[in-house]
Amino acid sequence: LVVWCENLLPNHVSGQKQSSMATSNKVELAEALALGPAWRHFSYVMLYAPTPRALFGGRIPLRYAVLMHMRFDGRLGFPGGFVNDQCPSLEDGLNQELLNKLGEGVSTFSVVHTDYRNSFTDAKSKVVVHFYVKCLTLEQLQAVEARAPLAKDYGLEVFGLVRVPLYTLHDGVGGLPAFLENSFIGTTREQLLDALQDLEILDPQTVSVLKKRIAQHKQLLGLIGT
Ligand SMILES: O=c1[nH]cnc2c1ncn2[C@@H]1O[C@H](COP(=O)(O)OP(=O)(O)O)[C@@H](O)[C@H]1O
Repeated sequence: LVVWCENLLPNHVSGQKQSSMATSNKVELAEALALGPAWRHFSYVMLYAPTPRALFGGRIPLRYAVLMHMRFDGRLGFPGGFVNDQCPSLEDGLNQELLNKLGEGVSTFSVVHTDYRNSFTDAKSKVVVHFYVKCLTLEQLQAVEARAPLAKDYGLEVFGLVRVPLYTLHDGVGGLPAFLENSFIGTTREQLLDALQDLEILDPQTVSVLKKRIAQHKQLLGLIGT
């Protein structure tokens, strides 16, 4: 958590902060690690597990339980956070943040280097965001969900865990399209869709349709001035 009192700033300034990740650039890990002491590193992870369960008497298979969380600022994001200089590695920092944010349910696994996916820099705020994806068993994921309310940061930086609905209902909106209309921190929404496509949980055509829908939704919000 980096404290930032948006309500103390004129709207146009807080608006600039909001859009800063739009200028983020993908970087190789080695390049990111060589950036120097002025840069702050953050690590986040998408935890997911296959599930055999299905909605509505088996008509809609859930397929996977993918975890995100509701943050203190009312936005959705992935669990993780700031990696301080004392941490021996990005993964150690991430595992410590997971313990604080998700609680003891994370004790059955660790995020390791092979779970790494990509890094993005935001030159304006001198922030580097590292992203990981970790496959768990359903039992491990359920243990995380069960123990999250006992975590140190629960009710403070974390307001609750959510699963991402991966299907689209008959109305064409219910399920994932409606979920994506929420407010997300940084580039998390795109990160989610890219990861689901890479893992072949969603096919490229579905992801492309969803991305177009997000762009239209953003345009609409811009038009009504929110
Ligand atoms: O889940 C995420 N994926 C990618 N970037 C994120 C995620 N959560 C936060 N960020 C970005 O990381 C930076 C630090 O975020 P923030 O200040 O909210 O830290 P925190 O997550 O430790 O509370 C910001 O640039 C924010 O946009």
